[in-house]
Amino acid sequence: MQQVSTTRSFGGEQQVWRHDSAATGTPMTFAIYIPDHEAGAKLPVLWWLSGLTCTHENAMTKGHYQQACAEHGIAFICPDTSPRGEDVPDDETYDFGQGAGFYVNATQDPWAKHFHMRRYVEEELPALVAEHFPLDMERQAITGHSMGGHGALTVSLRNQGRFRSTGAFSPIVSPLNCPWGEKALGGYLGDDRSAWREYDACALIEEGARLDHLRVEQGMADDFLVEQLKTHLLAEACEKAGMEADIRLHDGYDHSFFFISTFIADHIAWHAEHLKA
Ligand SMILES: N[C@@H](CCC(=O)N[C@@H](CSC=O)C(=O)NCC(=O)O)C(=O)O
Repeated sequence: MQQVSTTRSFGGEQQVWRHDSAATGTPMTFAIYIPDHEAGAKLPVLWWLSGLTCTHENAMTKGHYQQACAEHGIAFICPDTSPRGEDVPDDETYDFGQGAGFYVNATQDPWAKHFHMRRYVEEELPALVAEHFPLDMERQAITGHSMGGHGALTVSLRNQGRFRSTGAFSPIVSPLNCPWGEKALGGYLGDDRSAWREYDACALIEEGARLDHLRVEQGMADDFLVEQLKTHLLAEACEKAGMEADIRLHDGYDHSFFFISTFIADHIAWHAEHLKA
């Protein structure tokens, strides 16, 4: 692993690291915020999965999570959203290819060679950070934004018990039922829609997966709400399954980091309650 940068912020270190990934077959970059802590202490972890067009950097520079993480003594990790590089296939649109990995293991050419973001965020990166940083992997939580909200929900639903709490800002709740999801899952996984179900939060809940503590933050002035995000489908799936979900609708807020940064401290405080319980 190679350290790219370390920057002091709110009584902690905001760091960026690069490493060679076996999952993607490329170098990968991630950001990690580590609050100051007592020697020998191990910190609870909050994962942040980012949205379309993002790298590790968007949440780090615009998410405003550092102060709340320092206050609660929580490490915060932002992986990149896809493999990158000249040898990595890409697409000219913003919602497919590099910057749009959708947290799946692609099975279709030419994507299958590098686009294994599920394996990367579920297996490889957790093992790597557990080895190199002072983290308590028994106390993990996960959240994310938009495509990353879809990632947070589906990673947690497939790995029940790993995360003490699961959150999402403006998540894509059912890729099976929106243009972003149909394009990405069709491209990465092929035409057989039954293979998409393990990447669809509503389908996973329908099939029996459950989360103990779920909170969603959704802006009501979000231009993507009606066509892409469809928050009501998650509310309906949870209600049908008898699963509690705190779906918070925020009047006047859009899809941007202005929304995320407004509510991130409150969102982190909620995760902290569960991480410290
Ligand atoms: N730029 C695109 C829209 C892309 C966009 O809004 N990306 C969001 C995530 S959307 C779902 O995953 C984002 O976080 N962008 C990065 C940022 O720093 O704001 C377009 O051309 O419409």
